[in-house]
Amino acid sequence: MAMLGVRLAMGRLFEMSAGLGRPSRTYSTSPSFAEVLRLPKRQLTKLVYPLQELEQYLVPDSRPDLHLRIFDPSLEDIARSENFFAATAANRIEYLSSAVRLSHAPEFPRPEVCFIGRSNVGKSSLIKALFSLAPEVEVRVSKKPGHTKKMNFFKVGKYFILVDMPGYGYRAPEDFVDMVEAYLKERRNLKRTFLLVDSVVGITENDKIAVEMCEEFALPYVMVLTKIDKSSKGHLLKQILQIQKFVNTKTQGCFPQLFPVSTVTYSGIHLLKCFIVNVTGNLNGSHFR
Ligand SMILES: Nc1nc2c(ncn2[C@@H]2O[C@H](COP(=O)(O)OP(=O)(O)OP(=O)(O)O)[C@@H](O)[C@H]2O)c(=O)[nH]1
Ligand SMILES: [Mg+2]
Repeated sequence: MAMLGVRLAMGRLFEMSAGLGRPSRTYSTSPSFAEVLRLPKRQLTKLVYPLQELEQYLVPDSRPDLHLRIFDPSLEDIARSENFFAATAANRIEYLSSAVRLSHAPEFPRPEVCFIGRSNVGKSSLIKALFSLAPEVEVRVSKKPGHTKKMNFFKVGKYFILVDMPGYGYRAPEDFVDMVEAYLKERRNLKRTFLLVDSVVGITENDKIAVEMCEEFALPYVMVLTKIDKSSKGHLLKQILQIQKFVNTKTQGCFPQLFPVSTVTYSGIHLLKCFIVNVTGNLNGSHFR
């Protein structure tokens, strides 16, 4: 698709409205990983490797559709990754700045990852959950869609940056297209884009436009399925299989493994932290050994 097509598509992302999410509570602290390691095996699997737990409910024939273990770190790797997200005097985790255009983005030469998705999908909540071991960092979430209006940059120690983006769809900021398109296309230190999809709703037309844009810009991106606490196991499994099929058949640049998460139960959050540490080139370094 030509660049003009992408711009039009992005415009549609801005115009189209997304469904409203129900208000719900998010916890400000997650279980520490030492506590997690003491859980009975089944509970631990559900919390740390949610796809693996769901796998047992699949009929054998559908298994080839699910790429469950491409990124399959050990509990030791996950425990080590937790340290990157724990604020200490030596590892400062802080809000850096906000920007409405790329030229205002902070010049901080570190690997960066960003979180995109429709308004209300749970981007800010996810960042807040990732920062549960840095509770002094303020990440604003709201049950009203369209809450985040700027690109918000957060520094994680001297290792990497997380960027919370405004949502597309309902109540997106007016300059959404210019802001986000330019960022995604030109941000040189952007290592991975996390495209959040609501696991209750599945992939919407807006999400398909965002996928098209990621493909067009040849971005390495990853699909994160949010709010998995809200569905029954059966519904969640059905959605995951459908989304997996979409990723397998309609995308090139999307990482084939899905990352289901809940910021209420913290399911999938530890694994996602480890993945971020990995894609920013920090998992095999000498830090926190
Ligand atoms: N049940 C449940 N609710 C969630 C979860 N994650 C987010 N929410 C709720 O979804 C609503 C929207 O969350 P936000 O994190 O503000 O969404 P956002 O994607 O940042 O939205 P915008 O900034 O408007 O683009 C809030 O009411 C959250 O409490 C989750 O994992 N489970
Ligand atoms: Mg937000």
